[in-house]
Amino acid sequence: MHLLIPAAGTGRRMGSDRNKLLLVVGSKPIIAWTLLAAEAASLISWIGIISQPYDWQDFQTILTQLKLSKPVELIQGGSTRQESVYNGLQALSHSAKEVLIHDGARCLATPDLFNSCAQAIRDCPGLIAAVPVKDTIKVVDENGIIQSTPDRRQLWAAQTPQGFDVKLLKQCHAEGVRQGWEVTDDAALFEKCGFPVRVIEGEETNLKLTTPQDLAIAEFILKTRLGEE
Ligand SMILES: Nc1ccn([C@@H]2O[C@H](COP(=O)(O)OP(=O)(O)OP(=O)(O)O)[C@@H](O)[C@H]2O)c(=O)n1
Ligand SMILES: C[C@](O)(CO)[C@H](O)COP(=O)(O)O
Repeated sequence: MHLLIPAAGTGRRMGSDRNKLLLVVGSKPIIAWTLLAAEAASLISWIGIISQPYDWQDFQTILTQLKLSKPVELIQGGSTRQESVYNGLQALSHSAKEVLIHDGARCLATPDLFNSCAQAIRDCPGLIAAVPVKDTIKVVDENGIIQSTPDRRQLWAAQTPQGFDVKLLKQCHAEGVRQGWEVTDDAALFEKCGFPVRVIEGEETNLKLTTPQDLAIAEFILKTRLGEE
C-alpha cells in the first residue's frame, strides 16, 4: 500500500517559527513518530512525504537517523493541504491503485490503524478513520446564536488515514480544481463527486497536533505507551 503524508504546512495555530512537524515530542520530531508507525505497519510498502523544499534538508536528516527499510520520496507540497495532496497524487507510480493519505501531524496513529485502513480499502473505493463525537455539537450562526443541534448519533470526527482508489481520487481532485472546491479533507471531494466513503473506527489517541496544548497531550500519550512497553 502506498502512503502519502501531507507534511507541508506552516503550523500557524501551533505558533511555531517552522514546520510544526519538526518540533520534538517525546524525544523525537513529530514527523519521526508518524514515519516510525508507517514503517511498523506491515501493509505499507512506500511512503511519500509531501513537503516544502525548504524543509527537505531537515526531513532528510530525520530519514537518515531513522534508517527506514521502506522507500521514501519527498514530494513538493502546495499552498493548501488540498493542493499538497493533489501534488502527491501526481507523484504516485502507475502501480499504485489505492493510496492512504495520513496527516504528518497525526503522529500517534498506530501501525494497526494503518493496516486496518489498508485492509479495508480493498472492499470500498473510499474510507476514513473516524471516532464518534462525545460532545453535543451545535451549528452556530455568525452572531453566535445556535441554529441547530444535529443528532449526535450521526456525528463522527474525521481523522486520517483516509484511503481511496487512486484513479477516482485523482478525478475528484481534478473536479475540485475545476469547481474551485476548498475542502479540509480528501473524503469531502469524494462525497462531492457522489462516491461512497466508509467510516472505520479510528483511535481516540489519534489526535492531530494543531495547538501547543496538543503537544502536552501527545507527550502524555507517548509516555504512557512507552511505559506499557
Ligand atoms: N499546505 C499544506 C498545509 C497542511 N499540510 C499538512 O496537512 C496536515 C494537516 O494540516 P494542519 O494540521 O492544519 O497543519 P498546518 O497547515 O501546518 O497548521 P495550520 O493550519 O495551523 O497552519 C499537516 O500534517 C500539514 O503538514 C500540507 O501538507 N500542506
Ligand atoms: C484531514 C483532517 O485531519 C481530518 O480531520 C483535517 O481536516 C485536517 O484539517 P487541517 O485544518 O488541514 O489541519
